[in-house]
Amino acid sequence: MSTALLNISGVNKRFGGLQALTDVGIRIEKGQIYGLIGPNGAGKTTFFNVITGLYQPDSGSFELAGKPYSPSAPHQVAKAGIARTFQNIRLFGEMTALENVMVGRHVRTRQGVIGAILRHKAARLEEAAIRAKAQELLDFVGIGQFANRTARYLSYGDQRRLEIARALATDPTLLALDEPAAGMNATEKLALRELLVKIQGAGITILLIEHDVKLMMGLCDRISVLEYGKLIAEGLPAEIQKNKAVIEAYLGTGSSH
Ligand SMILES: Nc1ncnc2c1ncn2[C@@H]1O[C@H](COP(=O)(O)OP(=O)(O)OP(=O)(O)O)[C@@H](O)[C@H]1O
Repeated sequence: MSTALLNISGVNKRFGGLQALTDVGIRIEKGQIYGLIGPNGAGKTTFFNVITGLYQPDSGSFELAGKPYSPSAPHQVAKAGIARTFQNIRLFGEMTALENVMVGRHVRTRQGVIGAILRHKAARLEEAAIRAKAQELLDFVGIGQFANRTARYLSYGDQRRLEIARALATDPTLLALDEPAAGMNATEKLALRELLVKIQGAGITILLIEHDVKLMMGLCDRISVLEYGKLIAEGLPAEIQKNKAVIEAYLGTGSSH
């Protein structure tokens, strides 16, 4: 029996004349930090979008914790236990940090948004619990002191943390992060790295796309490499670093990644 937390195989995705993904698969064990790298346009975000229900694949088999799951809609994927962040920060800029996390939490609540609006007694109690949980998550990612600050006034690094807190609010078993270090300075990257290790320590498996190869090499348990929509390598960071096809893929694009 498979012990993988996430086991995906045979994913194909075509956009008109462009074959964006060809027979792509991934196998992530519980508790791993798993990296997905590759030059610009390799298909990394497309693969994320398929896994999280934003794009419908042309084919593919999907299993989470040994059970088939259907990535047909983002809310179903969240219910199944996968949470994600996006390459471009997608916060509710006019809401407070706390409110942003509370919105994420509603996926896991009984009363849902309607109940919260109607403010039944049960909903009020639940709301208090959501608020407490949201504060706990802000503390966990290190921005608890900014709970009541409007999201768009947070620093860039803190907005990224807030996105992660919001994703964690759905109680995921797998957290998928699309370029979490993009635009961060060296200090913020170091802090992000610490946060990801802390999340892993809390028992959450992480899948991340990241262009900072140095960060990935020091952080990931295993790495897959995509080029032109195909997997060209999979293995330990040390193996990936000296893999000929990977080196050529990166040099070939003239990319600095
Ligand atoms: N919605 C779409 N419609 C048409 N083509 C798309 C769409 N989304 C992605 N593509 C194309 O699919 C290919 C893979 O893009 P994708 O964004 O997945 O790459 P990536 O590896 O995430 O790149 P980057 O590192 O630049 O973010 C690209 O050629 C892109 O132009």
